[in-house]
Amino acid sequence: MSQGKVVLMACGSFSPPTYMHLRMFEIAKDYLHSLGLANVIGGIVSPVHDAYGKKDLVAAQHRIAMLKLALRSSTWIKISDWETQQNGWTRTRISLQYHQDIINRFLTNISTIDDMDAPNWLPDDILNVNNMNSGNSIDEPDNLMERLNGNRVERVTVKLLCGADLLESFATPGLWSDEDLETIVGRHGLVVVSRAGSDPGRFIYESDMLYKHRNNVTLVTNYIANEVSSTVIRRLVRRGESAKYLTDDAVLAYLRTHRLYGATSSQTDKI
Ligand SMILES: Nc1ncnc2c1ncn2[C@@H]1O[C@H](COP(=O)(O)OP(=O)(O)OP(=O)(O)O)[C@@H](O)[C@H]1O
Ligand SMILES: NC(=O)c1ccc[n+]([C@@H]2O[C@H](COP(=O)(O)O)[C@@H](O)[C@H]2O)c1
Ligand SMILES: [Zn+2]
Repeated sequence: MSQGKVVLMACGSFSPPTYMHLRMFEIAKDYLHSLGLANVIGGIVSPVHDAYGKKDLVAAQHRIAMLKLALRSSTWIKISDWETQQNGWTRTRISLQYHQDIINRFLTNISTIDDMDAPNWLPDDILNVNNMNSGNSIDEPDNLMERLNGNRVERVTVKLLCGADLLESFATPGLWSDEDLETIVGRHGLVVVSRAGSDPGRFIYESDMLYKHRNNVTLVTNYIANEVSSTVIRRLVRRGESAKYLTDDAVLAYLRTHRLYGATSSQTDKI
């Protein structure tokens, strides 16, 4: 992997968001930076469309509201509602490509787009093209560069950030097309965070496609593992038990107010 500019994009249900969804971004960014593998200039959470139809998937409006609460202190992780605004479910390849295209189009047309047109998920650094153009980007190979008023601007790659279980879902028959996987792994790249019960290194080794592109797959070991999942939070809420310290207090308050996942507003996350 080159040291190019990278935006990490996580797709999923986020029903509800947990602390691990957010930690995934921090762990991945630190890992890529500490090894000089990439310059992470932003993060995007892309919640899936309601039509995805997964069990306990509450309306996108609620999932987005909870993500906003969970991410209110983040300076670099943004939420994109683009997938949820489409007519139906969008394949991940299409979503990665869309976000990457918009970022790079914004970079190359900076002089003709005023700030009002910038989507709210656009990384802050993209808004300042001068920052983007600093350093040694002039030495990057041509395929990483685009031209801006005669100057070379480094293209941004949007990589898929996921947990090891999502990687392993690549092997579920009929779930992902070979062509999409080839594009996602070959052109965008994957950053995979370890998760209990998964062995991503072995999974990559046993897949010819992933093995071929292994230089574009970064495995990040989460040494501060936490078994929290949306399923766990939904279960606790349904049972009237405390989910405090597994996600942001404001997320818990929101799901109680809106009686999501079988919550009743009288329940409290005992303080
Ligand atoms: N504890 C975790 N460790 C590593 N990755 C995680 C963890 N929890 C979620 N992820 C990742 O977050 C992304 C979004 O996943 P998702 O919305 O399915 O969350 P979840 O907590 O697994 O929810 P659910 O229990 O409903 O499946 C996926 O890439 C998933 O692998
Ligand atoms: N073919 C595809 O592009 C494909 C297949 C299955 C899941 N996905 C995505 O992976 C994510 C999975 O989320 P969950 O882990 O919550 O089921 C969703 O964002 C979904 O859109 C994509
Ligand atoms: Zn999951």
